[in-house]
Amino acid sequence: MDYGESGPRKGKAMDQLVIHENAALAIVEGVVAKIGSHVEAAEWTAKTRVDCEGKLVTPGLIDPHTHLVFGGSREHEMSLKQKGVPYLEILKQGGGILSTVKATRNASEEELYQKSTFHLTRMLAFGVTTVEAKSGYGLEKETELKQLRVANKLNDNHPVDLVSTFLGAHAVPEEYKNNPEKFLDVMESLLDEIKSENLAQFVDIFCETGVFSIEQSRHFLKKAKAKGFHVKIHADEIDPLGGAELAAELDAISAEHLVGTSEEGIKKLADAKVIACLLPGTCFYLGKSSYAKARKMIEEGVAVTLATDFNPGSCPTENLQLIMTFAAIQLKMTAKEIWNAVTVNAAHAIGLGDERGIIAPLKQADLVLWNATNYEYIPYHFGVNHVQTVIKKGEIVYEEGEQNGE
Ligand SMILES: O=C(O)CC1=NCN=C1
Ligand SMILES: [Zn+2]
Repeated sequence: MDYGESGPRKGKAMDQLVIHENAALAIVEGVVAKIGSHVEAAEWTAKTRVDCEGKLVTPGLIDPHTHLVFGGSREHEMSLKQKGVPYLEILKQGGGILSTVKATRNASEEELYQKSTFHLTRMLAFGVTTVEAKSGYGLEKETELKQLRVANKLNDNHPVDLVSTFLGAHAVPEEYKNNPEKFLDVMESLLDEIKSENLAQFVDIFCETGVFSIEQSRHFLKKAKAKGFHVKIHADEIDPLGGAELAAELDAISAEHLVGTSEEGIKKLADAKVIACLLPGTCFYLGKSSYAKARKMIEEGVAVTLATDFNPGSCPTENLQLIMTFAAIQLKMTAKEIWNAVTVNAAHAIGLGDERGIIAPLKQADLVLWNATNYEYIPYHFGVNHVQTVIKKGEIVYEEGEQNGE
């Protein structure tokens, strides 16, 4: 994907932020109209004034990789993880994703909508103003479309904006365990309807040992591209199959996880301008000792973004602020790199980089007012919520102390 000079931040530009001291923002009809000094602002006429004295104000956080819409939960897997049962072994035994598939198939659309609203409002409370939500817990037409409809209904009704990704190729369901190719054909047959009803902007696949091979992933994502979708790929999360190289070959908008990606694969991501979406919370939660090579990616000129990977199995947290700390400690990203990763680069990873992700005239006025005086403080002080106020399209949509957006 080539974005031109206004694209995602990469290389040395990842370690640069535009910081306005003692500034004031004028917002008109949901977009930033002007950035001035607080002295100038005294002369501005305003319907509403928000006092930001001594506070950090940033773009709203953007979470570009979540599995937001799902039924049930998987706390019972914690004891298996503690005994050292690998993630892929739990899946092979019919647990993991497949246990969430059972719960999601059994949940009504309204139940999924209510449950996802709860999680999405918690994300809002953590300062997140735009979210990518994947399907992938249906693995059959009715439930995959149900999940996508829930994500689109949330986008229509909830203050947080959502983009939607079809991840029907998330795992092979029991009924197709001896014929994964046939299963992928069934998922492929949904693409026309998903496109015509605009139920998803992206298509993704879990390219992993015991799930979908490089060849299966290439075939499926090429079909999705031919139908006009931008593609993403869960790549090299556990085993280094070469998902990053495939993402570069297919000109994917982003490649996600990338824990095992080779140096050759990193170079190919840089050359193809594929955004690397790193998920350090998943490595933490799976008890992994190795994390994605973020420093090498940044040095090679790959645009890096960060996400929670919120899902009931490998990373059950809505807290993108905590992921910022993991990025500092485990990925060795600087505070400035982290802030670009959770704002402007995240916006580009979900196709919204032209309209949001930075504070600048004509950009959407999605903002967070923090209980902090500087940008370094948020990744530094972890495990708490630093949000004071969230502003979405110029309107206050959350203030600290509210219980889940009430
Ligand atoms: O385990 C899950 O439910 C989500 C996941 N998909 C691929 N990796 C993690
Ligand atoms: Zn994921």
